[in-house]
Amino acid sequence: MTRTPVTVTVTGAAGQIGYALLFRIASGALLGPDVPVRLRLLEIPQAVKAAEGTAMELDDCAFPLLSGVDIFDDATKAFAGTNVALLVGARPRTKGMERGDLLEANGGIFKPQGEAINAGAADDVKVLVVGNPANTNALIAQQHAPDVPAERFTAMTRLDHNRAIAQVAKKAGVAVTDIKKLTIWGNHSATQYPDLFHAEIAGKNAAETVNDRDWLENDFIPTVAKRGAAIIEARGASSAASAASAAIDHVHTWVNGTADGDWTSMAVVSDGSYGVPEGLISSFPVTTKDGKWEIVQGLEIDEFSRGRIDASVAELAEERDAVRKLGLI
Ligand SMILES: NC(=O)C1=CN([C@@H]2O[C@H](COP(=O)(O)OP(=O)(O)OC[C@H]3O[C@@H](n4cnc5c(N)ncnc54)[C@H](O)[C@@H]3O)[C@@H](O)[C@H]2O)C=CC1
Ligand SMILES: O=C([O-])CC(=O)C(=O)O
Repeated sequence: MTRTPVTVTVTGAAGQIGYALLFRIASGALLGPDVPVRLRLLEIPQAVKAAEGTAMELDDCAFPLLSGVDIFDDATKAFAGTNVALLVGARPRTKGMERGDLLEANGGIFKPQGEAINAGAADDVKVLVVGNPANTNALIAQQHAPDVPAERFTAMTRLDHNRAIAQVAKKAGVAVTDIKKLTIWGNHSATQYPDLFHAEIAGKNAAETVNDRDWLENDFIPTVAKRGAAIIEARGASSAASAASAAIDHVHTWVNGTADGDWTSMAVVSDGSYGVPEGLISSFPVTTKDGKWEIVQGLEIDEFSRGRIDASVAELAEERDAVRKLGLI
């Protein structure tokens, strides 16, 4: 039986994450080895030609699961009928740009994209925002899509999650697959809180197993939180293949479910859990099943973790207030 292709829209398709992402989507890594995909690429007019070049290469791979590629410079057309929307394209911070300028420039991108998703996406649309500032861009898009359930808008902290797993595995001398229940709380920014107190290494509490508070506070947390900047410093360009890989993981887990005895990190709309103000798009420990996510409940939060979570959430609230002041939400 031939399945109907799933429509996946990728914005910023000609960018560096786009280049690392599209081939993996087309190969079946996003949705599974038996799910055909139809790609819709959105770019700004100046980058359409480059996107066409990428589409030529996609053709040249002869991916059995790829049933077509269309390129647009118009959001309404790009999101028509989309089932999975990956919002990667964003305005990077340039020299002399203040935070407010960055929020405003991105508001100009994510407001019309939210409206376009509202107008024409499929009823089951799932949205992942990768473009920075990811949590607040997701909030802007979500606020302009009133007919789409709010829980369908998510932002990416899976790269931070994967980075944290790699750091702990290295410290403990174990395989990455031995690390479970890791959580990134808050914003995808340097204030994020990678939490080892609820994580496990081979079934035992991770913080206790590592038993090195100095490393946890002064090495692990800052290394994970500032990893994006360290990559830019080393590579001369921001993380691209790892970001694309995390985007694949995020959607794959959302669609296919978390494993028993584990959870993932996703920035999702808060219902007030763990004192995070309702409506903010904040990273939480999340389980997924049947294409739906749920925030893990009942974790005990000690004073140290409370302070870290509150600081990152305060930054999210500031960003929300700033975009509200700019009339973007
Ligand atoms: N959440 C996360 O963990 C991570 C987020 N990022 C963010 O992802 C974003 C993309 O990164 P890169 O691919 O490296 O950047 P890039 O600059 O190589 O590509 C961005 C692409 O977006 C396009 N674009 C700009 N405005 C657009 C619009 N309105 N519609 C459609 N396309 C548009 C540009 O033409 C460009 O081709 C950046 O904001 C970056 O900061 C990067 C790494 C990790
Ligand atoms: O800062 C950036 O543009 C890249 C980024 O988000 C990350 O690597 O986590």
